Formats: sequence, structure tokens, C-alpha cells
Amino acid sequence: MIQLKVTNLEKRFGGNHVLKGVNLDVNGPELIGVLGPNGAGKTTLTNILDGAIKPTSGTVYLNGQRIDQLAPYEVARAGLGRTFQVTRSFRRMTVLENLYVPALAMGHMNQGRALTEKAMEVLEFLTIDHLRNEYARALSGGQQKLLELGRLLMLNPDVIILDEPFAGVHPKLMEVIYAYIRRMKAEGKAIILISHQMDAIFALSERLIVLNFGVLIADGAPDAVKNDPAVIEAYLGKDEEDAA
Ligand SMILES: Nc1ncnc2c1ncn2[C@@H]1O[C@H](COP(=O)(O)OP(=O)(O)OP(=O)(O)O)[C@@H](O)[C@H]1O
Repeated sequence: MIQLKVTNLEKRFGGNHVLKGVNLDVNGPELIGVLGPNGAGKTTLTNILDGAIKPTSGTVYLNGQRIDQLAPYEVARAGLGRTFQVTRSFRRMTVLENLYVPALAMGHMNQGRALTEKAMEVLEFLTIDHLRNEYARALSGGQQKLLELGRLLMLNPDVIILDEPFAGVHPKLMEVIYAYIRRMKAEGKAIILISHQMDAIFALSERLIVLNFGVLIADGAPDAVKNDPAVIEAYLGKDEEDAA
């Protein structure tokens, strides 16, 4: 079974203590939603998981392999992939070429028919196969998000982190992203979903974690987390009694 284990993660940027002893166990197949007010540390946690930044202390293990000191491409090879809040594509390459690059770089497939067939299957699933020969820069914001999700499908990681996948996406494309997430789940992946869109988080997550000022203040079933007084306070401030 896929396993991601985060233990006692701390991150300081100078005097700014951004992650404070975060512990997290993720076992695939599982879909975990991540909530937290702006500045809570969600992106910092994600950046540590994918190797973009190093923790001040603490460890991250993926399927028994320590990954917190690895470079992002090594983390990707170990089986963790992510999308970005602001999409990143090779803008001067076509949609199809964008799908080839990461798969070839990871050595997952030899160039040829299998790669093309896989890429076409991915583009059809994401409903952007008609755009396969367009330059990525010509795509709308939502289509760029789909392209990024497609690159993850080509890599076939065990753990997938989706950072704000619905931001600025047309409702029709949102349905495609929902289907994508369900497919990943059905394939046994562990998915970590960061989104400010509560309706999406509650529709998709089986488990929710909440970060507040770098502390993981809740971890459990969505209904329980929603009614947790510490979570309510983090989102709504002090309760009415205190305000009176
Ligand atoms: N490279 C950096 N150097 C210094 N401080 C940083 C750096 N990156 C993040 N921070 C600080 O870390 C804290 C947490 O930021 P982070 O982006 O992880 O929060 P977030 O929960 O993702 O917020 P949002 O929902 O707005 O994306 C903030 O106070 C931010 O200013």
C-alpha cells in the first residue's frame, strides 16, 4: 500500500516559524483535503513534500524511502507528483509534446507508439485531444490546468498533490477535474487536495486536515472537522461570547 509519512516537520524562514511539528500519515487509496487560512503553511508543506524546499527539521518518508533531502526530480522518481497553484507548462511546445517531456525525463517509457498512445488516451480523458497540436501558450487557464493534470497522468505517481486545481476553472472543466480525481483514487493513489473551494473539498475528501499558523489543528472525517471548535475559531475568529 502507498504510504507517505511526515514526522515532526518544522520550517523556519529566519524568525518566521511557519511549520510547527506537523505529523501526517497518508495511506493510499485515500483523498485528503487540506484547509487553512491564508499563510497557514499549506504551500510550504507542499514545497517540502515535493523537494522544492528543505525542512528545518523532521522527516518525510515515501513508501519507506526518505525523501525530505532529495531534489524535486528525485522525489518525482520516488513517486510523488504535484500540480502548482500557478500552472507551469512548456509554453513553446505543443500540448502533445508537453506530455512527452516529463515521461521521457523520468525514463518511464521508451519513445514510440506506447508513449503516443498513452498521451492520446490522457488527452481524450481530459477532453483536450482536439488541442494536441496547439502550443501550450494558446490554451485557456482551465485548459492549462488540465494539461498539468495530464502530465501527472503520464508520470503515474503514487502520491499526487493538487494545489488549487479548481481556481479560475470553467464549471464544465471542473467536472473533468472531478472525474480525474476519482480516477486517480480508483487507481489506488493517495491524493492531497489543497483548495479554498469548500464545496469541492467537502464533495471529494474522505479526510480533512486543517493547518493554522503552522500547526495541524485537526485531522479526521470531514463532518467532525467541520464542527471542531478549534477549526471554527481558526476560520471565524473568536466566538460570540468573547466578542460580547
Ligand atoms: N520563501 C519564504 N521566505 C520567507 N517566508 C516565507 C517563504 N515562503 C513562505 N513564507 C511565509 O510562510 C508563511 C506560510 O506561507 P504559505 O504560502 O505556506 O501559506 P499558505 O497556507 O499556502 O497560504 P495561501 O492559502 O495564501 O496560499 C507565510 O507567513 C509566508 O509569508
